[in-house]
Amino acid sequence: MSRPILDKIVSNKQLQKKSLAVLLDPDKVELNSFETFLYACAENRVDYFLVGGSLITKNIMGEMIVVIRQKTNIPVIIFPGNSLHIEPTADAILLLSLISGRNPDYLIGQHVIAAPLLKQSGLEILSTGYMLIDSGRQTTVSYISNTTPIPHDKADIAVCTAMAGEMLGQKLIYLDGGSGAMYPVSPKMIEKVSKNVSLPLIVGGGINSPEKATAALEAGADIIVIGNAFEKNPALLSEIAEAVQTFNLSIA
Ligand SMILES: CC(C)=CCC/C(C)=C/CC/C(C)=C/CC/C(C)=C/COP(=O)(O)OP(=O)(O)O
Ligand SMILES: O=P(O)(O)OC[C@@H](O)CO
Ligand SMILES: [Mg+2]
Repeated sequence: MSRPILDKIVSNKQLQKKSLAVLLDPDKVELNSFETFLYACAENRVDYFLVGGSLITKNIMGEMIVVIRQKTNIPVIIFPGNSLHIEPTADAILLLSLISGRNPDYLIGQHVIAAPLLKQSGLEILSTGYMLIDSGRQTTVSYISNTTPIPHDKADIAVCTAMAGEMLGQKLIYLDGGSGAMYPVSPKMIEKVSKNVSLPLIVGGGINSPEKATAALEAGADIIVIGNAFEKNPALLSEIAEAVQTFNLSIA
């Protein structure tokens, strides 16, 4: 089975090339300003769009993807909160197993429900060990999933969880402080996890400045995900994209 997106992520990791993913929340997208933002993403060489949310009340993922395809060539990856969040017109889906939690529904239950639809969808499946890290306050995802995040300063728990995810056959690890996190996953935790697993590492939650983006990349994140910061201030996009490109030039 072809898996172009995963292959690209793995080869970028081998080349030490970092990527920027923009989280588009269907409930927060303003269709008026959406097109302008999409052009800015293309101009600033955004690598991926993640589309999704813990709780989605508007059924507009399909429409959003039509507009994204008209304005950009950036791949679209669904970032689902549950088994209802499947949109076959995307390129891929992060099939998250919430391995930091102990809620069987988010470890395997939703996946059993979704499996036949996912198979029919033709979406590229990106099997992802999804880890929530405490970030100063309860986030939507920890509330909705009814799981306790890994304590912010317990890097060893994060390392062992990521190692177990890798041994269980996950293809990516996602360290998430949760959308709108008060502070991002610590560079120390990112560094320890990246040294102990060889899977590509996605890091998100609370990255809202070029400095925090660079700190995550230096610590070993392969893909950084940013949502809230761009919703609040779209002008930050060029600054953070520049930080990613500067990092990539520094290792080229
Ligand atoms: C089987 C399928 C199709 C999916 C698996 C679903 C699982 C296990 C999800 C893990 C738990 C979860 C609820 C993840 C949601 C992650 C996500 C899309 C976060 C985006 O941020 P929000 O949590 O929506 O933050 P805001 O409060 O800022 O909107
Ligand atoms: O919205 P922010 O805080 O950038 O978080 C992005 C993403 O990692 C959330 O799941
Ligand atoms: Mg949301």
